[in-house]
Amino acid sequence: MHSDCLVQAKTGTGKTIAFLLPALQYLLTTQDVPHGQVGILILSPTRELALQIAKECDQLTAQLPKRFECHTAFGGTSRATNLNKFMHGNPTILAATPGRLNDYLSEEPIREKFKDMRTLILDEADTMLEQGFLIAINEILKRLPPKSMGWQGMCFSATMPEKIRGVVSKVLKAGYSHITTVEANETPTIEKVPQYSIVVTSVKDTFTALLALIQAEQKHDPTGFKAIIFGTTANGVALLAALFTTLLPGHKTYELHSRLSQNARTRTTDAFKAASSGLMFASDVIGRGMDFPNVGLVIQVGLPSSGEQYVHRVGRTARAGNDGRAVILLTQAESYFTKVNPQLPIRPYPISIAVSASTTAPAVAAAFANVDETVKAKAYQAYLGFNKTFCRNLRIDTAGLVQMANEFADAMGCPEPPVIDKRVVGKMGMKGVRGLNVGTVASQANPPGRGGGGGGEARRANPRQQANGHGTAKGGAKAPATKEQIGSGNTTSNNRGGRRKRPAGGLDGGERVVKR
Ligand SMILES: Nc1ncnc2c1ncn2[C@@H]1O[C@H](COP(=O)(O)OP(=O)(O)OP(=O)(O)O)[C@@H](O)[C@H]1O
Repeated sequence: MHSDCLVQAKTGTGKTIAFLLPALQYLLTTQDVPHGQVGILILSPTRELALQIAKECDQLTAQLPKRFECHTAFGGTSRATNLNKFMHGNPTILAATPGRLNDYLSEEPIREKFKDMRTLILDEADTMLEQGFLIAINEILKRLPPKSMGWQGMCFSATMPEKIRGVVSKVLKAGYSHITTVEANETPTIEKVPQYSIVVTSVKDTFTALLALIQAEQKHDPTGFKAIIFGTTANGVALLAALFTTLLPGHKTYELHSRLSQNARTRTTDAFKAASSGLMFASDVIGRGMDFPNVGLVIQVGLPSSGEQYVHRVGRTARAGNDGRAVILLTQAESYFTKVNPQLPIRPYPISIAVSASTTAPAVAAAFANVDETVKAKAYQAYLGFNKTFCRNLRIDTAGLVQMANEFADAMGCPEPPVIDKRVVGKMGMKGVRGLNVGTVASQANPPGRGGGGGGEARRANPRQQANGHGTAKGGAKAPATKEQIGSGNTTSNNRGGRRKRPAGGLDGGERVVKR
């Protein structure tokens, strides 16, 4: 029960309990961890998952004669309050995200509290050991007691790409046990989840197709229709949530991504966990590990960051033996995704939604008229930034990327492409690319974490260079107030000052809003 182990089991099959039980059992059957010392440290890629693991741990230990305290450490919460509880409490167990934990471990008195650590667990280990997180994990390992002190390492995930074998040795000692319930050539997703793809000609058709798809899928579960719709970026998700809140007033809609405050994220997570129905529009902050009971459908709009991330997103449905369905909605250019991932059992959607999609066009256009221009402008910038990383796979150059983004803007009902601050264009390496509506976006105090938000006055730099852009959008709404770093993946408050590439799963990174 105390050997180092690499464990793979499909999504929703109970890995959390599978790592908590042996770790707790070891604590109970060996010498007590001194008061105030951390006995079990669990690292997860997102704040929501750290909180969920802590709650599951509390449920497990609630029956014990001697209560174990499980503390959490993750960004977006008051560092002082949490640290005070941690230093004065008895955090036998700690569930943390790497950013905040590294921040803690930079202080000697806090490092002292880990010197008797018995077990280190990496949940979603493949993403924790990928380049996005690896720097932070290495930093943490340097500050924890050395492996020679004998602490147990456990790495858990539903996906274990070969490449992580080379890095698990940082956490698992040679001769570790490799436990898997997934056969080598077995599809990594839950067999009984039918997985479909819908390919639309252009991004212009995405919104009408998504509405038609939701309407078609709702027929499978008219009373308890509970679905998660994944977008590719935080601002893209904010746009979808704003649009579908108007389009589907009969459904409760939820929005969850890294540009919301942590309080809002936690409240929304709890509400959707408890909900019997509703539509959750989310980024990958809940793409892995998150357990929302009775989700019957997962829709992915646009490209997942990897085949593994696709698997984890699908794993938000069909949990604990329940049924589920999954559909991915791609443009023709993005459809290579299913071809390069033949291990995924994705089939064409069984019915044509083209007709119903064409009938939804007027409703979508009318709904977009109610979506704030700032929300559209931010989604447009994020679309450019995200898809720029896939230009090669999409077989387009930057001019082709701008053309796609301008089709996206057209679909949102923008009279012309939203203004993009010239510095953002520079950072994206797209200076002088035809079709961009480059301007100067005056910054205005609009602290990150408040989705949407008013904006400053945008002015065009050089009318000749513009595709007839203009500074303010229809209805007086202003262009975006702040400059977003696109695709840079800077973390939020977890990462104090350092710059970190966006973790592979696009998890707690998100665009960082840069104030000028
Ligand atoms: N033995 C069990 N009997 C019934 N339900 C269980 C059992 N073990 C776990 N569960 C429930 O199954 C659900 C999924 O468990 P868990 O979230 O640990 O899955 P997971 O394997 O970690 O999934 P993921 O790969 O998405 O992280 C949870 O609601 C959990 O409470």
